[in-house]
Amino acid sequence: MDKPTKGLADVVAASTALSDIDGKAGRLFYRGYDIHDLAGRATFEETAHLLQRGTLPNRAELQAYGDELVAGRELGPLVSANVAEIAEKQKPMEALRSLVSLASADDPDRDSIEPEADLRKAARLTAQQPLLVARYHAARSGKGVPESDPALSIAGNFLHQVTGRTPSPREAEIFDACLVLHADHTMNASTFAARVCAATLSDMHSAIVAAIGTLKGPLHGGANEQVMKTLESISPDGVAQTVRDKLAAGEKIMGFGHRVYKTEDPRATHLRRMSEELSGDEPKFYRMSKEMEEVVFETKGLYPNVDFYAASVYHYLGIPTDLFTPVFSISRMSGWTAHVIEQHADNRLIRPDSEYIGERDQKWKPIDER
Ligand SMILES: CC(=O)SCCNC(=O)CCNC(=O)[C@H](O)C(C)(C)COP(=O)(O)OP(=O)(O)OC[C@H]1O[C@@H](n2cnc3c(N)ncnc32)[C@H](O)[C@@H]1OP(=O)(O)O
Ligand SMILES: O=C([O-])CC(=O)C(=O)O
Repeated sequence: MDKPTKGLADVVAASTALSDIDGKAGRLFYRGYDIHDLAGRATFEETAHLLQRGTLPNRAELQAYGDELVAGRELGPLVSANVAEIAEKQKPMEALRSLVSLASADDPDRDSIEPEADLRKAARLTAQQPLLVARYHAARSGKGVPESDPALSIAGNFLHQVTGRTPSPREAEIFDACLVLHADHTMNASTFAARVCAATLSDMHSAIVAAIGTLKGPLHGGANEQVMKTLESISPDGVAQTVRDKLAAGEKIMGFGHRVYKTEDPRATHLRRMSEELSGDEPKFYRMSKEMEEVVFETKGLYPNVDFYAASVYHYLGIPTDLFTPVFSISRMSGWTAHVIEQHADNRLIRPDSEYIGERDQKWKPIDER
């Protein structure tokens, strides 16, 4: 039997037409479109259509899909009845895991895995996720959520609902591009989790719950929140020393390193620029991030990943730090759901093997002899 590859590094676990990475060149493509061509040009709604429905939409398609997304901006009775108690007891990613699970009971397509049902659920989940985050945040803050504005995009409406103020057009544009940049990323851990679940012919909500639980960890989506906490915990004069000390102590610096990219993550290029642009009157976190980047590269040769500059960008946009990973899930919902659709369309159970390393030939002893 073959030795397992720890962490399944370089193991091809699925075929996909959704996204592709060239880790050496630092390039990312969604259905053949370079991320550099999409970011800042395609809206998140167009990107979600590309992933879930296969093409960049024409005007009529975008109108129809956009209408579906706006109609999906509502929460069912079970979710609405429980959001306050969940907000009291659970942290944001735990809460989202619970709320998405409850949302399946409110969904008219429930556990159907028919292709049309999957498409409808993909749109509804994409529309609901920002609202779930906003409702959660409002419930724990003891405030109401501003009404959804159908004239606003997913990005603009989310910023409006979470910060309580209408974002400037440029802020909405930047946040929209952030959602585009985070939408899909080949066989990352949360997408893999979703596909494993979907491959048992389980339903889309179950697969998404698995994905949310997987995104939550600090080695994956949870890193963006940790980056902000690191920036907030260091004095601006002590960046280089703190980073060197942490590395010398064998600690990982959150927001750096990547399983696939051996050079700069192309998403980080955009996020760095956005962070600089938004840093205006509060340059501290952008400057500290730049310095951290330089020291980590000098000391360890590691590049920032998508989570690194996303942290200061979200901070500058007024998003509370513990909602950074939920924001990631708002975007990645478009990719996860597209992967579930793809998995259901051409399925085989995902069931790898394992290498047994435990005891053998144990002799049974009755309980009193153990
Ligand atoms: C959206 C995303 O999921 S992007 C990733 C978000 N996660 C993070 O930012 C957390 C920090 N980064 C990491 O933990 C890793 O780089 C991962 C999880 C992203 C990739 O992990 P792997 O491919 O398994 O690499 P692994 O953790 O084995 O690291 C390889 C080597 O680089 C070092 N390394 C990797 N990342 C870092 C880091 N951020 N800080 C310090 N050292 C690091 C490891 O210590 C290891 O060194 P060693 O060979 O001397 O033991
Ligand atoms: O691909 C990965 O392993 C992690 C990542 O960058 C992502 O999910 O966006």
